[in-house]
Amino acid sequence: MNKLLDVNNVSISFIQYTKGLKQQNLKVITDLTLDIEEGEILAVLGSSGSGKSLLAHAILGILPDNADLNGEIKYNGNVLNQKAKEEIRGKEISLIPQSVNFLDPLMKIADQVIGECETEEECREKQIKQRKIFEKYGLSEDVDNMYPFQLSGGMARRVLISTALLSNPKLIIADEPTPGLDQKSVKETLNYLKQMADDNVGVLLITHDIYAALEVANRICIFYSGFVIEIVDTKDFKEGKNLLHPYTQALYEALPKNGFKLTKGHQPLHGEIPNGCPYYDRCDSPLEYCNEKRPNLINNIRCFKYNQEE
Ligand SMILES: Nc1ncnc2c1ncn2[C@@H]1O[C@H](COP(=O)(O)OP(=O)(O)OP(=O)(O)O)[C@@H](O)[C@H]1O
Ligand code: NI
Repeated sequence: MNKLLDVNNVSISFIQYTKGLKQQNLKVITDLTLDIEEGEILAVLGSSGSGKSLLAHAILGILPDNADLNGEIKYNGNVLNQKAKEEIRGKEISLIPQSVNFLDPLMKIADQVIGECETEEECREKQIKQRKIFEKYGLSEDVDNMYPFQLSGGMARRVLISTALLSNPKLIIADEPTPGLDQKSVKETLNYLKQMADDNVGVLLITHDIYAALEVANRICIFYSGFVIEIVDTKDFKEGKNLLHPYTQALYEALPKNGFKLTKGHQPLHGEIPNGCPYYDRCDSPLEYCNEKRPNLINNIRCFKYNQEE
């Protein structure tokens, strides 16, 4: 069976000009591989600045001009080039954006959610659908005529979710849908994602919130300095079972129920990533070549201790 989304060895870098107009290539995502099936929620868990939004933008074809994208992104078995991305974004693949600033402050809510229509009939159909989805998400008719500043944070989030659903997407990319929300709205938002998955939509949940990931995801893809270091089943993570990478284990031990055990050090930033394993500096038991050679992601784990491919 074809995967809904298949991301293979994707790297993203930026060309930057430093003093004296020297060109510098800043690699933000390296060799990223992941996949999503229909009806599955895959969480990409990574700290701030680790390249999560860029991954979303790469799939949608909205990277900034100075970004250089390599690797392969397939949707339903077909390679997505820029043209194909433009054709299916906002239709088969929808984004729930990270910031409510994606809403146009000067436009009434219903108008911007519905967007442009080619015929009056299309407009009417979209209006009916918009109202239906808004109703489902507890957005009353008053909301249609409001401006974004009149919405609470939770309402704005629900508007973004409704907008993403208007086109009946097969894949939803939710970029940090929970920060800034109160507990109740967080639960609500996560439940909406679950409902989407129950309707057989694939969901890529981008988050730095480990609890959000544990709450709804089927699998968690763990990001470290722009590398996927391990992909685990959520069930295993909850039970602390089969966690192979030392960073995954450290994340597990930092959970409150495990006593908040913190590890020393920080993730190397782009530009200071070593030639070998990105986790080398923090690893307790590296092998002798771990600081020289870079491990690949093999069988969902990027560590020489498990993949001794000399
Ligand atoms: N246009 C750009 N030019 C140069 N570097 C950029 C550009 N856009 C992003 N970056 C770099 O890419 C890195 C990753 O950005 P991204 O927004 O994907 O992070 P993120 O994981 O989504 O973080 P957050 O959790 O804060 O949303 C940033 O640290 C930034 O340095
Ligand atoms: Ni982001």
